[in-house]
Amino acid sequence: MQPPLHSIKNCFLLTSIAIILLFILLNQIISMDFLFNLENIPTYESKLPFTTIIFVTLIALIAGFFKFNKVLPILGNRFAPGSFGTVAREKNKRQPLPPGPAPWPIVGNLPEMWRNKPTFKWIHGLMRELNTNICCIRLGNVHVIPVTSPEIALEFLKVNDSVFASRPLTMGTEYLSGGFLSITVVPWGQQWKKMRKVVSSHVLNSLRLHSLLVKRREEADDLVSFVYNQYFRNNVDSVINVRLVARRYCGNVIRKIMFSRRYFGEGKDSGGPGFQEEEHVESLFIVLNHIYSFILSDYIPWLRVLDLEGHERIVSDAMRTISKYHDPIIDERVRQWRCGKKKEAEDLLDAFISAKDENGKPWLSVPEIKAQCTELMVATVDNPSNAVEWAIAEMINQPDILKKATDEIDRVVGKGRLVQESDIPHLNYVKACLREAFRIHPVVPFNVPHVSTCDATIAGYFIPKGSHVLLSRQGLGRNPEVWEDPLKFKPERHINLADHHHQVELTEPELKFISFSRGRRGCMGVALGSEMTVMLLARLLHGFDWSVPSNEEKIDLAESKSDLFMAKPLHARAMPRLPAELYPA
Ligand code: HEM
Repeated sequence: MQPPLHSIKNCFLLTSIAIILLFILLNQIISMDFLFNLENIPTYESKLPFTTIIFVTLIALIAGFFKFNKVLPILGNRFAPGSFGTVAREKNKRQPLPPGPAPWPIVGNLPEMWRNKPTFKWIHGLMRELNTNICCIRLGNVHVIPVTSPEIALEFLKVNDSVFASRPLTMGTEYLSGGFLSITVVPWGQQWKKMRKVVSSHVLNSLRLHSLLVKRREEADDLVSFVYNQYFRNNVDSVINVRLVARRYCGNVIRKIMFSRRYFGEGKDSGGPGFQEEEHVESLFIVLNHIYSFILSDYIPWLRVLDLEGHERIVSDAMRTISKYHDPIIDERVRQWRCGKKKEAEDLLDAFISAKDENGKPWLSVPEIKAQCTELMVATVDNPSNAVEWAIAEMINQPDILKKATDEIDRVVGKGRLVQESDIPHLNYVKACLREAFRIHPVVPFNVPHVSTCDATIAGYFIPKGSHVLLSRQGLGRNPEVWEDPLKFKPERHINLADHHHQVELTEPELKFISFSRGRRGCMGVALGSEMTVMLLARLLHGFDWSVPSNEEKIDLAESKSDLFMAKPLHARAMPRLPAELYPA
């Protein structure tokens, strides 16, 4: 029987350390001077020089680190299921941990993670190598459990939802949540419960969303007129930057319903986002891309002071930019409410400020309001804009799908008015296109991590308390055991032909892919998120004929090397297709 990998590694490290200690002892230099006064290290000729000892130490460790890794496969069983859980298993007679790479003592698989960027590709590669839908990777002391099968995902978020309802503490989430004051990234506990209660009962309820319909319609109209004006400006080829258009719309909607304003500054003459709005949305995306970015200090917290990857500086700069725009508005509005100048809630910010607890006192502090506003902004801009950019790109390359979706909108809406939110229930094919975009092209590789609050058994594996469960948005949506021809953009797979009354929704409670997820930590913005996403796509398809720019043959569907966005922002030709008077001035 082969020895478990972890004990071989331990053995090697211990031997290295023993050799080093032997050297030191032989040379009689283990003294307080040696330990604390490096400049006065004895250098008698009878002793090996200090530098030699350091050199030997380093060589031993480096050799142990890299070479041994190569030798190990010869020993076989490198990725044997539960190999590194052997000790725990033997001691506790528990089920095995899910399969995964053998961890080094103390640091776990952090060295491999550090060497293999981007981390999500390394993780998915490992899972393919292991041929598994659940895996266990030890990062520092944390068991990270990626999952790519809907059945197992449901075991986590349906059967054992209450156990996996916490979140990890990371550098990025601490910044985003103003010190864990908000909802999404906050661990299970009183603060999360309070914020979720306030937001569901006072801020994102259906009555409030209905009262904000006019503001959303203004932005949907502005979307169409912005593209229409671009068409006239760029007359030559009428090529539109769809990413800019989509992100601009999402930014405008959330600024409008949160703060009752489209622009922080003056905007641009073209109607486009001004410098301030571009900087605002860019900062939201920077924060989003860094909150769970597998940095070393998220697993070995004392490394945070070193900021080895430079992420802390990036996130703190982005948060400073966001606060620069949000804080003056929030502070002024709080003042207006406190001095009685404002009495009626007109937007989400008013709803936050006017929420009262059972004693009639303001329910939220100003730092809580600020943190929650930022978090909802981040939650709103990313998914809809990314899904629509990818959907249009895929549809341009398959004109029959584009035509089918446009025909559906023409049938439901006609050509005498613009699409409205009330049309959404009838736009099943458009929604099926968006489901395909969420399935194949999620905005980020993993769902927001779930953390277990006690030991559990999932799919026959032991999942220790404190594990970080990462449902893979990419792995679930592209799982060939679940989806036939998984990389093909095929909206028909979401339409139930047998049931004519079947309503297509963007939610996916069976977790065959992740859109809004489910359970206690499921998305709180399903209604708003769905409305924004469908309106964005439907208005763009109804208002314009989309095609490949004249100098290209097909839209390049390559993904970025470091994330899941399109490698290049989508640029496509847009030709108005409705009577001119329908395009809002
Ligand atoms: C198409 C748009 C959206 C998509 C696809 C989406 C998706 C998600 C996902 C996948 C989660 C994590 C669920 C989990 O941990 O299992 C989440 C959480 C959340 N979302 Fe959304 N979201 C969208 C829009 C919105 C909007 C518009 C808002 C509010 C304005 C919002 C508010 C939240 C909140 C507060 C949470 C955290 C829930 C918690 O941790 O308790 N989302 N969303």
